[in-house]
Amino acid sequence: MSYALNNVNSLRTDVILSIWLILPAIAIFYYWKWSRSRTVRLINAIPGLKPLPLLGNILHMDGNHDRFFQTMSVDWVKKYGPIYRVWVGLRPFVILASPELAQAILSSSKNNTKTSDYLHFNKWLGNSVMLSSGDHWKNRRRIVTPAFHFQNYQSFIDVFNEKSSMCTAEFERIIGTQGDTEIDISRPLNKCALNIICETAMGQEAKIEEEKDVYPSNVHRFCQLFIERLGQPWLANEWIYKMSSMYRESERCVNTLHAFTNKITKNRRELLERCAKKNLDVAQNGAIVEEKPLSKSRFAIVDRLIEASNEGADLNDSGIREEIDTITFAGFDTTSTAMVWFFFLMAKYPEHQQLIVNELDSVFGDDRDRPCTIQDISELKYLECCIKETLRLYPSLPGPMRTLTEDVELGGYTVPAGVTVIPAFYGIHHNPDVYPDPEAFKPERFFPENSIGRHPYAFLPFSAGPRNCVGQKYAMIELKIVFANILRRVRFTASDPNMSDACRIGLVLKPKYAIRLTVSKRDKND
Ligand code: HEM
Repeated sequence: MSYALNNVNSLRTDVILSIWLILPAIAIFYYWKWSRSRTVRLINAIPGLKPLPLLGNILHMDGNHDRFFQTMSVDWVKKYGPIYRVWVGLRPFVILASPELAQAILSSSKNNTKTSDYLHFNKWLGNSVMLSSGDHWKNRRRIVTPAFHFQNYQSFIDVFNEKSSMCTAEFERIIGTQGDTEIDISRPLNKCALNIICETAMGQEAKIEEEKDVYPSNVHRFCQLFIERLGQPWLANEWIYKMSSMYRESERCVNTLHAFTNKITKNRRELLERCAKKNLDVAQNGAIVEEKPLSKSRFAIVDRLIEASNEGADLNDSGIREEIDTITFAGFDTTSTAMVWFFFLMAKYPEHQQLIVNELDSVFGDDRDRPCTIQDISELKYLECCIKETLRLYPSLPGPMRTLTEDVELGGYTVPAGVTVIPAFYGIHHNPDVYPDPEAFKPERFFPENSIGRHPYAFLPFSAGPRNCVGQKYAMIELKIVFANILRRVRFTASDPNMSDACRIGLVLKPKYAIRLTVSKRDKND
């Protein structure tokens, strides 16, 4: 009996030992085979840092470092050229930092498929225009685009004026109670951008004060989780990811974000139905004001989607929610971040702030209350150059990720199908061959006479090609109106002109440290 038991035990030990020896042997064999595959050979022909076995270049990429973006997009471009590769574990990324290389990808109708990493966003944004590809994307893009038609801009402009005046009043209230004072400018600007997008997209602003914090903080956390997941390649597997605490946290964020848009769109639908029944008009902040046809009311993007759906477009209720969530996200985080960087630069370069104020005085005289009109917007040319220079230095989206659907020749290298390429907007905008003295704030780069001959893919804050930003014009007008209204009444100064411009690693290029600026009232004769 004991002899038989010993035999069983020794057999079990042998089996376990064999598994321990065979499994690594199989893994080594596959790794050896993979390292000789065509994809790996082609990728390693592209210049880049020497990868470590299994880890690739993970140890070279310090996401906590203040110069992370400069290292990836400037230092390595200088060292390896405008096309280089990095390995994150066993996954290669090919970075493209010249206008010509970016054009090869962005102008192609074939290689505009988003990488599977963006699936992280599906839970929240579904299969919306921003995430989908192929015919589904074409259909959604066709439905969403008319919402940004010229005829809807007067409604948008009214909202931009109204909400930025509220934001100015908030700065003035702070100055009124605390005198000239240093504040973190992101909170009032976040609130302004959120009010604008909620009202233009869904016809209602976020009413309750705490909702205004809940939405940005959940958007922020959800995007952070996306980056954290990207840095842990094993979590790319949905099955493993679903067992992680990160998954549970992202579910909580999504539920909160859905509840937010559900509530506001539901209110809008009910209001539209009530008004349609009584043939009343919907005016500011959802109040029913006077009897006139619904068509004359202030337009909201959701109305266009509901209309398209009623006219038989392939868009049901959850499709409408997906697009509204997407537009709210795309239109909020990008613009609020651009606002923060703009005032950061205004405080850092007061001479440019003064030039903008001079321009505002020449357009508005000493009227600091008049809302901006379409005519004013076209006259604010120096302000426009400053906005463009802000977006050049700090493009809200530093670079999208695309999966190649076929082999592509890029810069003399064959990049194989299936690989992730990143047209690096930040890298192109900071490339000295494209923009001499790239770290300097020089709005005059965008004067018409200085833009002659610039490559059409040299300035990419809104991307380019068939998948460019649908809200580009909306965003530029929004930023102009917000800045024109605030800068007519408030001055921004920095106690430390050398304050850090370190960027936080993330989907949207945000400042790593809070931007604290002194706000003061602009005098009549300033
Ligand atoms: C400063 C503000 C903005 C910047 C810098 C910006 C930038 C971008 C960029 C770079 C893309 C391409 C993303 C990619 O290829 O992965 C994009 C796409 C998009 N943007 Fe914007 N955006 C801004 C504001 C807005 C606004 C205000 C809206 C809507 C109200 C909007 C709606 C969209 C949508 C729906 C897409 C997806 C288009 C598609 O895939 O076909 N964006 N944006």
